[in-house]
Amino acid sequence: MIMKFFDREREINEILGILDETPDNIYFIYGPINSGKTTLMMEIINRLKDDKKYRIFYYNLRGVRISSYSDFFDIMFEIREDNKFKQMVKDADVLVEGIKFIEKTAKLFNESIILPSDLAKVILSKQKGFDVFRYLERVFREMNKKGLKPVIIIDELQRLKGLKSNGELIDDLFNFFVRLTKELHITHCFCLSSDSLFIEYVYDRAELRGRADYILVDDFDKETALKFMDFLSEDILGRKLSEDEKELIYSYVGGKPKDVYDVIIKLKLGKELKDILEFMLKEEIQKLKYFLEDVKEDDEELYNKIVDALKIFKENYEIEDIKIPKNIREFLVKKNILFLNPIEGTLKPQSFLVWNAIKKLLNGH
Ligand SMILES: Nc1ncnc2c1ncn2[C@@H]1O[C@H](COP(=O)(O)OP(=O)(O)OP(=O)(O)O)[C@@H](O)[C@H]1O
Repeated sequence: MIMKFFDREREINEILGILDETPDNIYFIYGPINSGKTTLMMEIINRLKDDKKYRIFYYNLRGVRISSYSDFFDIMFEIREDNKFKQMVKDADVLVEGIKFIEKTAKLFNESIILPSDLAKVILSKQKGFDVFRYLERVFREMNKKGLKPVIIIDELQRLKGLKSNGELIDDLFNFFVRLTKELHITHCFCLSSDSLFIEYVYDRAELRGRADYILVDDFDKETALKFMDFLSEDILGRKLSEDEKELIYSYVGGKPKDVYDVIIKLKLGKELKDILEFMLKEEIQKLKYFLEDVKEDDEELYNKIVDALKIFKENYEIEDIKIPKNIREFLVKKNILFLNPIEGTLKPQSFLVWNAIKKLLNGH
């Protein structure tokens, strides 16, 4: 079954508006886990498919192991033996011919840039004083001259976190992005992540003040979530849900697209709504319970502080960030229990399910 896309008109208009202008900023697309960031970018790519001027380079770092600088390049490029290219460059400048080659082979949507191995050898041998970013800059310049608009999208940016030399790579990568946007205005750059602490880290480290902007892709608000339920139930179940059923779903999973989708799929499999929701909640409660147990075993003092912090959410879904001491809030954000919105300065549970689990578990506290 092909997933149908729902709503997000405001975010889509904003991003299409940005793409229509000259590149001038790096954009961080952020929001809680499973809020629909990737799905939104896929929809954007889909809407651009008939517009011949865009060349989109989309890299999803999910599920790839990045332990070195060169792993990152392996993701950006697909290196292939290419005999035609060999013929082309017999006597000519490999780099110049390479640019022509990439222009020719760049499609609307590329997972990675295809590089003939002869060209890769030249680019990757830094001794020749030519590094990958400088080469790509030349490629993008040439594309611009021809009226093409390259777009780079990096999904799951936080995967760069595990890298030993990540500081270095992040500096190089974002210097490159600043050059492509603020300085040369030749390429749109978008980075997606649900890890707002990492986005903040990148922002500070790469000195992006005044050079980057943020677009929030949040879970749906209540009104939109109920409409999303109608949209999915008609499409997947072939029937409408009652108002009571929708309210019940919302009370358990809120407006998180992935959770709402999961509920509807389980309904299709013939399960009872109440059982589905109770099961999902139980799972979340168990996760949180074991997390708290581990913390308690390790450090009782920290455990007490965490319980105090989580207690604030018994009465509120969203609070001001500084209501929880920095080390505790960062710990809970890292553990994906809370979502920090560094722009608004707010904190909330990663999902309604997590919120409900907090309320259930801390009932006696
Ligand atoms: N606009 C939408 N229309 C239809 N379904 C959606 C939409 N947004 C999200 N979904 C559903 O929610 C799921 C999770 O969305 P997605 O993977 O895009 O989230 P994400 O924010 O990129 O996640 P992560 O936090 O892992 O980066 C999708 O697989 C899809 O089922």
